[in-house]
Amino acid sequence: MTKDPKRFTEDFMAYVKAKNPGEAEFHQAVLEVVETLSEFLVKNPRYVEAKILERMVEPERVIQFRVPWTDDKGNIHINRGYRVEMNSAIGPYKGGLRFHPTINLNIFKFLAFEQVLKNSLTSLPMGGGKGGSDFDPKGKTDSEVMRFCQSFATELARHIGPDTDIPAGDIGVGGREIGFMFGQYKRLRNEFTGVFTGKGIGWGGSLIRPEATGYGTVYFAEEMLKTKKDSINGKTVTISGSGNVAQFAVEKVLDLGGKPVTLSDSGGTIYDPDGIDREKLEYVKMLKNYYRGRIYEYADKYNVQYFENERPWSVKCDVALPCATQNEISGSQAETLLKNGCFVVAEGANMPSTYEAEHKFLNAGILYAPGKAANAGGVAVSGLEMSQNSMRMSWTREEVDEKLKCIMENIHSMCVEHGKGSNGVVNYVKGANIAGFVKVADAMLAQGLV
Ligand SMILES: NC(=O)C1=CN([C@@H]2O[C@H](COP(=O)(O)OP(=O)(O)OC[C@H]3O[C@@H](n4cnc5c(N)ncnc54)[C@H](O)[C@@H]3O)[C@@H](O)[C@H]2O)C=CC1
Ligand SMILES: O=C(O)CCC(=O)C(=O)O
Repeated sequence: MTKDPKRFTEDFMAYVKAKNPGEAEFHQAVLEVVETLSEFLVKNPRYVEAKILERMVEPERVIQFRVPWTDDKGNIHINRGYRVEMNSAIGPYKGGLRFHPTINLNIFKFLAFEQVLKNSLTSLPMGGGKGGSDFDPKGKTDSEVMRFCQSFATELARHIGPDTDIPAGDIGVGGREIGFMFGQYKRLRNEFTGVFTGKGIGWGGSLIRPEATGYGTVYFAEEMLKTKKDSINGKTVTISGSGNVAQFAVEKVLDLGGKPVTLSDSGGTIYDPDGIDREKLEYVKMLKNYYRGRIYEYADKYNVQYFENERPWSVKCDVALPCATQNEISGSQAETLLKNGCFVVAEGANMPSTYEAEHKFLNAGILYAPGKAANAGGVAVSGLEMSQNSMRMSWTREEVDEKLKCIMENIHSMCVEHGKGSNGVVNYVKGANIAGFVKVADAMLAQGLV
């Protein structure tokens, strides 16, 4: 075994690329982890000798299935469904479902791999998984979405369960879709259990779950700022996306006295220099969650600028919260953010920074939090939803929010503990990867070669 961390990374990536050809996002997610872990691993050979990392990049199980459904006109459509059950060393598989036309197995493997380390960071007993479909909910009626979800859940039902695999939402999957899938699961199994999280409040959901990812990301940014005796208060904040995570990130930034100035969707970005206030946020929630409209409608309504096909990263800000999708900040966009004075980046989305962007942020020594740390609040409150379901009780909004805050503070402390360099600068990527890895790796060592 080589003692040279750089060589270790190169050898391991050659192995991963040979076994998983053409899976660019999966390679990227693994590279980020191996690069930051290699020094730790060569000093702790027990993990290397037991091939823990080789086992962690191999899903325990991959399920792929056909999802046939009919549209409102009676036309037949065939989509593809997936569930990647990545790692169950510390608990049942847990992670969201994504419905988006661009997905493929590579995307789900990257997301599931990230999820394993993220779930470990929450300190709750959850393994990692991810899944979804190439179904595009855009432009579909409620009844079409329902028929698709019922067909998807009919196959998925035989692979999941409240103690085996507990899916939740992600891009394109919110309360409406979870409802349709839960309903179908219940009908097939004749049991009412916590098999999905993100359920409605009246039927087993947890208060604060819808808010948790966005709130948690802002709590994490606030924790990072505290280390500089600073806060969100008075800061200009750029946010991408306009879905679940982005909406509640805006809400928490407002609560903490910051000024959110952008939102986006796959069509472009709106820039509101006066700030997206609570009334405008309510409009965005209605526009996106109820009317399922496009973000340019905000620009028309409030007479602000709309940058078609552009992302928010050229807008001057102190804090950037990417909350849309993977690789939405390129290297040159990261440079622009830094040049404009941005000194905090907290990732609400999963892997929104390209490899180049991430290294620009790290080299600049800014407060940069990777998604697996900053956006862990969503899955953490899913874990709390599971606990409440098992106990057949529910906590108040204040109780859940307080637990969420504690979990985000704890993740921040773990990142500092494992990521603080001799110069005092915290590498949150390294901290999150080491802290997340050790818990899973030790469980795998204890459970033998499985
Ligand atoms: N919902 C949750 O609890 C969690 C979500 N995440 C991550 O947060 C991100 C956003 O997810 P949600 O808000 O839940 O989904 P959502 O479906 O509610 O919203 C997604 C947003 O991203 C935008 N978007 C999607 N693809 C895009 C593209 N190619 N270019 C530009 N914009 C695009 C959409 O227009 C929409 O505004 C994803 O990366 C997801 O994996 C992470 C942790 C938990
Ligand atoms: O709440 C969950 O189980 C999953 C959330 C999720 O998909 C994520 O953290 O990326």
